[in-house]
Amino acid sequence: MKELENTKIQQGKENMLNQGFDIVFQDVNFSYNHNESVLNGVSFVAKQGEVTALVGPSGGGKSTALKVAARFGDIDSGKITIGGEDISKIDPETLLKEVSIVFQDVTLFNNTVLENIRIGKKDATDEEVFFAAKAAKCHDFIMEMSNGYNTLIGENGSYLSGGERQRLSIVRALLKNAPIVLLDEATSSLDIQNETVVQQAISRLTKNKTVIVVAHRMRTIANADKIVLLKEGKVHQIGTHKELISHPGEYANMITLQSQSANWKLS
Ligand SMILES: Nc1ncnc2c1ncn2[C@@H]1O[C@H](COP(=O)(O)OP(=O)(O)OP(=O)(O)O)[C@@H](O)[C@H]1O
Repeated sequence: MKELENTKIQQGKENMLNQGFDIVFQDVNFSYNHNESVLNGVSFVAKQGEVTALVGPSGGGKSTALKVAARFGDIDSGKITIGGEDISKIDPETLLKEVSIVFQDVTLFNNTVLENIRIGKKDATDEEVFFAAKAAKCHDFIMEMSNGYNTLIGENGSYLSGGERQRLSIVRALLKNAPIVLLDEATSSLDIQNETVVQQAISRLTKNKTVIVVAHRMRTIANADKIVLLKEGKVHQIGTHKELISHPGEYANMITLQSQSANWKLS
């Protein structure tokens, strides 16, 4: 029985590899604890090698869509496939091996910086960790900590700022080098200097991957290969920035409104 299970998991993985890593949402419905529907018939394709940006008003279901793609919650109906394989049939551990997750509420452990990064690849050598940190332009700021890579970061990284926590999670994801990147673009906790560095690290992390990003920054949205506008749990518009901006609608309204807001990040 166990053998059969293992074979199925193995086959699942092979299918994922054979058919690439496109992520397809097909008529997905999801509710937290079977309360009100948060995703309502959501369908879109996030292609391998492309950045798909989820945008829309607060509470529209963007973060939830990201979470169900990593199977943090099981959907009520519809289907999500990766490489043609229904994710509900893929062993969660197998699935998570293929996915790098950079969420706002990153999970860090009361351990050293080094070990927190190494979670991305358990058998990574110290040199590999340093290489990833350098690639994410984080090596210098880590070296400035009291004990460098051996600095303890406190319960859930409480000795670090929000921006520093986010940067460590990017290094961890770079080290993991998974073909799928799910990214919740936090901007609030970063100063301008940090933001630029984080953007560079993110570009490196997402190169040639299947990327779904909950996007808040104008540059991320405008550069995305595809934009999916989610509002009240429904897909309202899909297209490139160029396509959507040239049509009257939710997206054009959102961009106009946002560009008038002082908080809008144009960088
Ligand atoms: N863990 C949870 N339990 C119950 N309801 C939740 C939970 N997380 C989110 N929700 C609800 O689901 C809806 C969609 O939330 P979600 O965070 O996915 O939206 P969002 O578009 O990402 O919003 P924002 O831009 O503010 O982050 C909201 O009404 C929210 O209150």
